[in-house]
Amino acid sequence: MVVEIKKIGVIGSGQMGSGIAHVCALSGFDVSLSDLSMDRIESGLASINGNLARQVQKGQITEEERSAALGRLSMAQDLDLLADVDLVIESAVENEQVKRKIFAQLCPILKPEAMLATNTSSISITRLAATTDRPERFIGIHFMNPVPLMELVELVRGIATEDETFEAAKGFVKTVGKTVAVAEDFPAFMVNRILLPMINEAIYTLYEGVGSVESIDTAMRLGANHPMGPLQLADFIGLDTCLSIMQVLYEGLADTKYRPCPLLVKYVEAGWLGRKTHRGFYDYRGDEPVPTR
Ligand SMILES: CC(=O)CC(=O)SCCNC(=O)CCNC(=O)[C@H](O)C(C)(C)COP(=O)(O)OP(=O)(O)OC[C@H]1O[C@@H](n2cnc3c(N)ncnc32)[C@H](O)[C@@H]1OP(=O)(O)O
Ligand SMILES: NC(=O)C1=CN([C@@H]2O[C@H](COP(=O)(O)OP(=O)(O)OC[C@H]3O[C@@H](n4cnc5c(N)ncnc54)[C@H](OP(=O)(O)O)[C@@H]3O)[C@@H](O)[C@H]2O)C=CC1
Repeated sequence: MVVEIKKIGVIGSGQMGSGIAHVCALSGFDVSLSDLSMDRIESGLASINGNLARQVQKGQITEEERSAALGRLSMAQDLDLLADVDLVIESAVENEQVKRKIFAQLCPILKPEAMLATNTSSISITRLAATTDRPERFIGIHFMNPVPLMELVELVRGIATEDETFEAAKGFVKTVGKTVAVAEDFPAFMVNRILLPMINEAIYTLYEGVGSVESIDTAMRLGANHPMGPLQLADFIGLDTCLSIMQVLYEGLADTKYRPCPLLVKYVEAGWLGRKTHRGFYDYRGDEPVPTR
């Protein structure tokens, strides 16, 4: 039996978790936001507040809608506070062990009929579901970055996901105003199966000296009408997330064409993860982003 979704728990208050909490609260759901520390949760709430204010300023929502959304958001560092949620959306770091540990901690706390979803970019839904006590109520609900602006959500069923779960997830995505694309549960699903090899190829283009950071991004912005250059987009996504997705593709499809570029590995090893650490292919610490190569 699948429950009616009214209360949502979001695990991970980084750029995606806070974006997901933002759109859920704005759409009328009560949202409990969880992360490893109150600092993390508070910074997630601060970015939600800023993005809601920006939407008010642009006339996309009213001040009343903004304050009502903020009133639906609560902090839940202690996972026990999620005992009565109807749906959990996990959006922690793109690391399978971390995600498995979160689900192992959550399952004994959640009510039996609660649904579990993951916002993973690439990891097997079937494999993650199998580590829980509810594979039939487990599904991939994959939002795009930045969540308040991007229309698409990829829905990914694990082999055990029941029809009722799929239908409830589809209805939820519609309620938050997004458009569903259904992907089969194979490495990196659809968007990242296509997008990340392109980003990885852009990094190879830099690594082999074919172009500079600036010329590569200019080439794709003006030559292919991309809103962001591939290296700018990599910094926006997070270079750690980009590397994790390439590793999932490389291991999952066993094809050398998915081998992550050594230069991407080097940036991640340096802790230069892009916007979220203020340095990646660009240095964001000044007024304007400056290429780091
Ligand atoms: C990795 C995965 O698993 C899957 C993925 O997400 S793959 C990545 C998918 N996302 C993309 O490809 C994003 C490509 N980039 C874009 O579409 C655009 O650059 C963008 C929508 C992000 C920004 O739009 P833009 O008009 O080009 O830039 P910008 O003027 O800075 O932003 C316009 C508005 O968008 C909003 N915005 C921009 N960045 C935002 C963010 N990070 N969060 C929320 N809102 C944001 C703001 O409302 C901004 O309004 P202001 O002008 O008041 O600042
Ligand atoms: N970035 C993108 O463009 C997109 C990412 N995704 C997916 O969304 C998920 C999150 O990505 P993103 O928001 O970019 O990542 P971020 O690094 O911005 O945020 C991840 C958050 O999860 C926290 N975290 C780590 N471990 C735990 C844990 N055990 N319990 C609770 N919180 C934890 C991190 O804390 P700390 O920093 O202290 O480790 C951080 O606050 C990933 O699975 C990613 O693949 C999906 C679509 C787009």
